[in-house]
Amino acid sequence: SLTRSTRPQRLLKAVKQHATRGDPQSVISAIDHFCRHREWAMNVGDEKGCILDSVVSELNPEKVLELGTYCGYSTVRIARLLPPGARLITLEFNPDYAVIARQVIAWAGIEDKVQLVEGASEDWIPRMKEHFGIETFDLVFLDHWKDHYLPDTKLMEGCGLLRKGTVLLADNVICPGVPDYLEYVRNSRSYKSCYFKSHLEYTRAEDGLEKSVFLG
Ligand SMILES: Nc1ncnc2c1ncn2[C@@H]1O[C@H](Cn2cc(CNC(=O)c3cc([N+](=O)[O-])cc(O)c3O)nn2)[C@@H](O)[C@H]1O
Ligand SMILES: [Mg+2]
Repeated sequence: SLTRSTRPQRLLKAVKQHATRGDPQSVISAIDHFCRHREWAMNVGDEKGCILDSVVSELNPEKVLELGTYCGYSTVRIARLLPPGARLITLEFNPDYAVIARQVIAWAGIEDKVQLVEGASEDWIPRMKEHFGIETFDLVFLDHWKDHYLPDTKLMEGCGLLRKGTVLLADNVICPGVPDYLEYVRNSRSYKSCYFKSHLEYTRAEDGLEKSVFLG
């Protein structure tokens, strides 16, 4: 076509050129290489990705919700660690990103663990039970619009999607930052929260993940 390709399209091309079909680790490495050496993109990245890996591995979750799929990098990172039968539902608002993410997820060969849903988190969170038969989630990864973290967390509480022990893991709590969300989870008696200091993906700027356990 005459129009310039988009960054997600160039990221997908790099995956198809450098990653092996059915090998999630090679997809992760291909995206990290592309973002470090070609074009920065807002994936959680390799450094924060290792923290994400350790939280997922320790929790061994059956039901995971991801808010903000983007190109599917963290979707692949999480799904590759899930036990058989476990499910990851990922919500993506932007249809152009969803088209790319579906292909990244398929290339990694983990599509049977993942359900990518197009639409806004605020519209889909109230429909998790009737539409997907999900009572509660074991883990929620927040990486979408930063001003949606807090309202969506309150919405998940209100819809009964969090149970004693559900873990919320939030990206970008320093950069771009989510001050209202941080203040809430760190001061609410309903959460035990801790900060994992790291760096903004592919840069030396500070960023980190906040892990908050819902206490019921
Ligand atoms: N309510 C929503 N429901 C479903 N998907 C959503 C919603 N809001 C945004 N998204 C989707 O998340 C994807 C990725 N995304 C994430 C953000 C917010 N994240 C950032 O802006 C960000 C920004 C930087 N940064 O600027 O350095 C670094 C990061 O790690 C980030 O996650 N905006 N779009 C986009 O495709 C968007 O459609
Ligand atoms: Mg992020």
